[in-house]
Amino acid sequence: MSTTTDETTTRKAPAGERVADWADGRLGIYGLAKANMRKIFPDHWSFMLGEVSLYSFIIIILTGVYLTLFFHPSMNEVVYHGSYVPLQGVRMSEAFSSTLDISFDVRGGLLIRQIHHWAALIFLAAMLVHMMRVFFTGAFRKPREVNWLFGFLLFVLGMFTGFTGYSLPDDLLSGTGVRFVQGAILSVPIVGTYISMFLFGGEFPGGDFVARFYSVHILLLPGLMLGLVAGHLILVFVHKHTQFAGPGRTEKNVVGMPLLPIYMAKAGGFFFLVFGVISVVAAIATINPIWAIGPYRPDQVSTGAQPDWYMGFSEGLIRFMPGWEINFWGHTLVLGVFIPLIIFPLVLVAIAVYPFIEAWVTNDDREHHIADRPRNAPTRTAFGVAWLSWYFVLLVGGGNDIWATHFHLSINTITWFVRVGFFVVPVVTFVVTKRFCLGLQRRDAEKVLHGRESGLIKRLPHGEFVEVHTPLEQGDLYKLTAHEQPKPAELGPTVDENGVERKVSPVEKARVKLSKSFYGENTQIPKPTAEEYKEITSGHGHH
Ligand code: HEM
Ligand code: HEM
Repeated sequence: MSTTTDETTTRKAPAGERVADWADGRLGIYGLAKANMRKIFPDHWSFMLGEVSLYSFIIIILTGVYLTLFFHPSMNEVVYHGSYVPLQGVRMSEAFSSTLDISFDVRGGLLIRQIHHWAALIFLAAMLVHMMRVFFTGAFRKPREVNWLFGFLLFVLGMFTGFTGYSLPDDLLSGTGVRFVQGAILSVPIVGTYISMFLFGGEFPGGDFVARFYSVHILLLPGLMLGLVAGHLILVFVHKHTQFAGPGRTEKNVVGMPLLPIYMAKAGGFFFLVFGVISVVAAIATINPIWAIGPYRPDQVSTGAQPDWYMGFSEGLIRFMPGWEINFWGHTLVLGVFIPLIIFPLVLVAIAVYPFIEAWVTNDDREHHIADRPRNAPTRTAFGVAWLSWYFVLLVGGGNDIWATHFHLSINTITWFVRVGFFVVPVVTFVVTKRFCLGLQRRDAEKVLHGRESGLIKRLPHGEFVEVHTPLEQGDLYKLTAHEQPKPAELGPTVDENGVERKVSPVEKARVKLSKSFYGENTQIPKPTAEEYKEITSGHGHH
């Protein structure tokens, strides 16, 4: 007769369990999974933007691998004999001809090419919007500054990966773009010509650049990006995700859904959704029809030549610049190109260093895990919107010909608009955004004290009409009042107790000034105090 003990000792574990045991014995997965499977993720729609970046990146890699199977990264000249009749017999590089083959002769080739290209555009857009979400909510503050830098590098590398990919087919449009970059490199004093010779292996375009860009595009940059994405996600895990203020949420806990099964199921579904949407867009909207553009020839330029959107701002910088040229010690300096070339990295570096500048200005060394509502940090929000508006003005400048032809405007008017807008638009958007934020803060304070307007009008016995206000729930009251309202830094006494004058460095003065612009007058509408709230809700207050 078998007993219960016998049963357990003789029972054979199901196959799945045995595989899991086998793997666990060798990889220690169980411990790792047990520690992290129930990790909590807070929920908010804006936290999905990082996910869109991640999924579009995966889609790019998957489709990129397929393209490598058919793309020939060579500038050898061939005569085209593929199935696209209008280009039959035309001389072109192997790169161009193999991209035509991908488009017309490889099964599914055109769709995959279009998915790759659309995913690249969406990837960079998702990164920009994700970055702005992190910016506007202050999620870059301690301890996430390093992760912000990882993200920043991903954004910059993504731009260059996109640019190198765009250049691979060696069509007239992308060749014009490469020529543009080479022109910018040539404007660098002393070393410009050497860098150009080194990059292109001699005179432009030479016979090497497609092969070189290819290694950079499919190996070097994506490899770096993969490492950075892994590091980025590990840091999100280690720091835990920020959350918005709410009942029960503190700087020390995270309220949300467990990673497994809920978050994983949602994330998995979302991946297919992103893939589906990109595929539908790629299936119905043509992108980069290189057959209509033709192969690259250095002696030709196509009209309406445009880079992909993420490079547009750098193109804008050059297009709106006056064509200044000076002679310096017998050398020609092309300032019209060189100055934009200097501003280009500065625009990017401003993003990278922002968290450090803000921490310095606000003298804030504390950890922050509760995300800010943008309105409660008006100076930061206004700065972000000003940066975006400036970026947009430059994008308009980069596409000045397209704006001119589509909206029947003069190209000179657009160029002048961009020249003036470059200086004026960010200032105007800064001021307007700050006013908006203060208005919203005022509205929050009103809501806390007087509740929501219900739209119901009541007539009092003595004839007065009043609108009924519904008091907010406790949770909402908390959300609207949880934020801090720090005081700006002060210079302190400039004379010590013995009457000796203390030297105040200009750096300290600048910091106090900036701190006032962050937290000083006109940046915060005082939160209602508990006394005010009691006074009003106890019926003594005036509605
Ligand atoms: C390949 C590109 C990127 C991928 C795949 C990626 C992915 C993610 C994911 C999945 C999250 C968690 C969910 C979320 O908050 O959206 C996240 C958080 C974060 N990302 Fe990215 N990201 C990328 C680029 C960037 C960029 C360009 C920046 C900023 C310059 C950035 C800064 C951050 C920061 C600071 C967090 C933590 C936010 C928090 O805890 O609230 N990331 N990222
Ligand atoms: C962030 C990463 C990437 C971005 C932003 C990106 C972007 C692009 C773009 C815009 C093109 C031009 C497509 C066109 O013809 O219209 C391209 C071409 C190409 N990409 Fe990528 N790509 C990335 C990663 C990769 C990876 C990882 C691989 C391979 C493993 C790859 C392989 C290719 C190949 C072979 C081409 C040339 C074929 C063609 O133009 O259709 N890409 N890429």
